[in-house]
Amino acid sequence: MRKFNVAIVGATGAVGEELCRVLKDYNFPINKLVPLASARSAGSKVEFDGKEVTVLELTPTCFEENEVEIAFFSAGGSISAEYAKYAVDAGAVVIDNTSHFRMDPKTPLVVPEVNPEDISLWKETGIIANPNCSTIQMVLALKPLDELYGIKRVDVSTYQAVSGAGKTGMEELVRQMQDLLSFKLDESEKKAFAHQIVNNVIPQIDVQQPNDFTKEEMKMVLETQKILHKEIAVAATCVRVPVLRSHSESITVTFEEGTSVDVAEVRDALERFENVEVIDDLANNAYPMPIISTDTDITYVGRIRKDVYADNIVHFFNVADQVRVGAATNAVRIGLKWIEMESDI
Ligand SMILES: NC(=O)C1=CN([C@@H]2O[C@H](COP(=O)(O)OP(=O)(O)OC[C@H]3O[C@@H](n4cnc5c(N)ncnc54)[C@H](OP(=O)(O)O)[C@@H]3O)[C@@H](O)[C@H]2O)C=CC1
Ligand SMILES: N[C@@H](CC(=O)OP(=O)(O)O)C(=O)O
Repeated sequence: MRKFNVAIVGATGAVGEELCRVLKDYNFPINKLVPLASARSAGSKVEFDGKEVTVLELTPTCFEENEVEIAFFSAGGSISAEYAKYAVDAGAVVIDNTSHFRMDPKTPLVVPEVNPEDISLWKETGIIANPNCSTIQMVLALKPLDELYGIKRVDVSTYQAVSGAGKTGMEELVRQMQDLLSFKLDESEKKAFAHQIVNNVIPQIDVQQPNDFTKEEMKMVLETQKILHKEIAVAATCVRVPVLRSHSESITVTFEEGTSVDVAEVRDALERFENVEVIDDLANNAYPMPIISTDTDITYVGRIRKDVYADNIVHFFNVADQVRVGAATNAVRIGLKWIEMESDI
């Protein structure tokens, strides 16, 4: 099998470090790994396949100099906006974890289990976008249900882990946990979140939009429609919670008029979908929780119940490790599918 020179832009971050692990877990065909970050981290080491690899500085010429063929970007939208073109010009396909290209009509937005066929559009820009983490774990549950009955509307509330805000978010929660226990919580030491996150929940992720939803909430609306190729109505409320890792979502799905939800059919459709598992035994206290999904590549669904008032509505709860399923693993799965589809290159 052909092997590729693979770059990770943002290799020292939460997603970048996970990418190093996932690439190894999935036996990604790598000839040479090229970890890239800012000048701050150049010269430091990341671990890949039990070895330390030196981090290089991201520059306009680094892709050409290292003959990069596949470039995973996870260093923030502004870095992708500035540097993705250099990778593409050097002949690489870019798999971008940031939000920068997601809604560009020429750039495919892909969850491989849901819309793998869209990968074939990559040649237009040389870039394949990885969706928002909360969107990925939601559409993984929505796709089989849309195929089952046809979805009309989705109402979702998220419970998002602090690692969604990168390493700084995790450090902030851990520091505040320690400070809380030693009675010296310092309000001035906030970097990742606008309010204290320990012992609190914050009903705001990202900035306000003109319609009073936040940017994170509108990503869940627009990206879901683009991935499912359908104008499903989506209303999201995104909330930060003091959990280190794995996002949770409470989801209400309204199906087309005339649908009569059969919970056994819903459970069966979810169970049969790739990389989705059902944990749903309330009598025995079994349901999805962040501690179950962390460090896995599965989206867990449970608490499945039919609405008390309307025949065409179902409610459920899901969890997934958003650094893996919502970022690194989805990107690696895109890369593997891309290799499979372009195997003649
Ligand atoms: N965390 C998550 O759950 C998810 C994150 N994402 C997206 O992935 C991206 C990375 O997120 P995350 O890993 O959490 O963030 P982190 O803050 O943990 O890491 C950021 C990374 O970007 C690098 N970086 C920052 N500035 C520059 C620069 N000027 N030039 C080169 N590299 C730079 C950092 O390198 P250095 O060490 O040099 O500072 C570091 O490697 C973001 O766009 C985020 O939106 C997407 C889905 C989920
Ligand atoms: N905003 C998400 C993580 C993220 O980075 O999202 P995006 O890739 O859409 O910017 C969170 O905080 O949990």
